[in-house]
Amino acid sequence: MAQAPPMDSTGLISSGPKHLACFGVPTSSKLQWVGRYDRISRTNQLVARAISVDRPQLDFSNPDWKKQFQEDFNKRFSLPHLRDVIDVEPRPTTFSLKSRTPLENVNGALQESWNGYVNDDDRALLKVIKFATPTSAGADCIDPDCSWVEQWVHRAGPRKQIYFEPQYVKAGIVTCGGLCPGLNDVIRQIVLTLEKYGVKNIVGIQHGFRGFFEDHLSEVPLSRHVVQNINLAGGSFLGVSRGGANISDIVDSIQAFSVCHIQARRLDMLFVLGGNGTHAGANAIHEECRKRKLQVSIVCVPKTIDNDILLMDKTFGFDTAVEAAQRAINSAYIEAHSAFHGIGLVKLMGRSSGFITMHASLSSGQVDICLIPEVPFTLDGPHGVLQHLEHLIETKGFALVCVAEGAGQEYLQKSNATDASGNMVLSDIGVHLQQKIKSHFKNIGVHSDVKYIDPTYMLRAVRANASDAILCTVLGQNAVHGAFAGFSGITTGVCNTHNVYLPIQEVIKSTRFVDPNSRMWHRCLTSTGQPDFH
Ligand SMILES: Nc1ncnc2c1ncn2[C@@H]1O[C@H](COP(=O)(O)OP(=O)(O)OP(=O)(O)O)[C@@H](O)[C@H]1O
Ligand SMILES: O=P(O)(O)OC[C@H]1O[C@](O)(CO)[C@@H](O)[C@@H]1O
Ligand SMILES: [Mg+2]
Repeated sequence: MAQAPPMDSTGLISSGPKHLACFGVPTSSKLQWVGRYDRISRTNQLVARAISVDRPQLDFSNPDWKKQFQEDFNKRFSLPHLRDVIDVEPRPTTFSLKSRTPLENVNGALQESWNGYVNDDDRALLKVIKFATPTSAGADCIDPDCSWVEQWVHRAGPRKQIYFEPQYVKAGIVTCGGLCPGLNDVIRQIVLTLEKYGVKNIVGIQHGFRGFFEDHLSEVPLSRHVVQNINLAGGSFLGVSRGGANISDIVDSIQAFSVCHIQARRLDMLFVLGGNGTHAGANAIHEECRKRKLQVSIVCVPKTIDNDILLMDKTFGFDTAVEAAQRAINSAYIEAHSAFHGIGLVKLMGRSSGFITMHASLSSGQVDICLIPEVPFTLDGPHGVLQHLEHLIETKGFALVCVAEGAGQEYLQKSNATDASGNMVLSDIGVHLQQKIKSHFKNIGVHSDVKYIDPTYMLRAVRANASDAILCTVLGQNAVHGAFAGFSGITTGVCNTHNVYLPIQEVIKSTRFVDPNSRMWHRCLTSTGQPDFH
């Protein structure tokens, strides 16, 4: 089993000794890994920074500031393309859903006259609310007057011109990070769509980035036949893993550069399914391919039950995870309600973002106290969680608490341990709360019966629900269209209900957090009836 690549204090990860031994490059050679997103955040300050991330310094007294902003925005959101670094000619697409339309003569070549294509100049609006003031709920303003500025991003979908000859394409798919409902649906859709273009050589890379260079992890040939029913089960057909992202080795392998331990794959397209970390890795792979001027498209599909990818309405698997959380919350409710002075406590996933906990609390309607990483809370004292629990026991006889795993970490001993990918290993807030509640009620001489449920992995090991399955279908297909259109270093998602492509660079600038000023968080507070715990 390979070791996780060493990470230095700046978050750069060295290319590792095996690579150095093979190529004899100086040991100081390091690859720039992007990874600027925050792994953990608990304060509103960080939330605010995430929202206003990377805006240019603008002088609002300059009448041209909007123009300047938009120019900068368009530059940032323009999609990296193979043409930027290599000379490559487009050809008419092989993707068409109509097999017997009349052919039309376009510049001397016979083409199908099918109008199902997306134009490269099609755009979708990234922001659709005109906030009147910066104090409006959830306001995300550029200038102090909250002026309306159009922010357009590129529409996803099949193009009329493509940059690869399908019959010679070899495409790879890799799934990284933790599990997420819908991974198999996306794998399946990628394969089906690639075949629709005419690609015959499709392979799965096993167990995340490790599959690129661990000898025993061989490629898995994929076809419609192989993937036909994989969506009927949860998990990843290809396996997942954390750590093991050695960019140089991976690109050597993609480039068919068969040396030492590295298996030559000769990939033309790589579809990378994963969260923030995976996106940072995929972007580093894309940058390295660009540096080497390779005609390889690297396209991501965001995967995370935490829903913490910037700019997107929601990521696949999130809906299913929220739904799966209902069973745990409902059981905790039944237990708490039936016990004498019962207190149900449910801990849900969400390392740095409280989306699952907020949405699960909202949808259950049974939760009295919802605790998320973005909103600090006190436990003790007159405004603390324990005092409110006392009040709930007194007034309604039972209570239900739903807490995100990343919440209240300031109350726990930090281990400073990280997982193989460099993510902080969190201390258990659920166990801590359980103990605090028990000892509090004991100290005040009031009976309590605490029932703690930790459904952690049950949320994400399930099969995608219907709405996620549709989302996976759209995302998987669009990923393939993006690669054939010649884009690389992009990811695909849903912004304001529209399907778009975004440069990976833009979505890894920060983790996406619940905005404590948003209507959704306020709705959650209205629903639980909880006070401010500070
Ligand atoms: N900053 C980074 N730069 C390059 N690669 C990274 C970076 N962070 C993580 N990776 C690599 O990306 C892969 C997945 O990362 P990670 O385990 O953090 O999961 P993730 O994609 O963030 O998904 P999840 O939502 O499950 O955490 C790992 O192989 C890891 O080594
Ligand atoms: O135990 P694992 O596989 O590292 O995954 C746990 C993590 O996965 C996530 O759900 C993200 O995928 C986090 O919320 C959680 O901390
Ligand atoms: Mg991660």
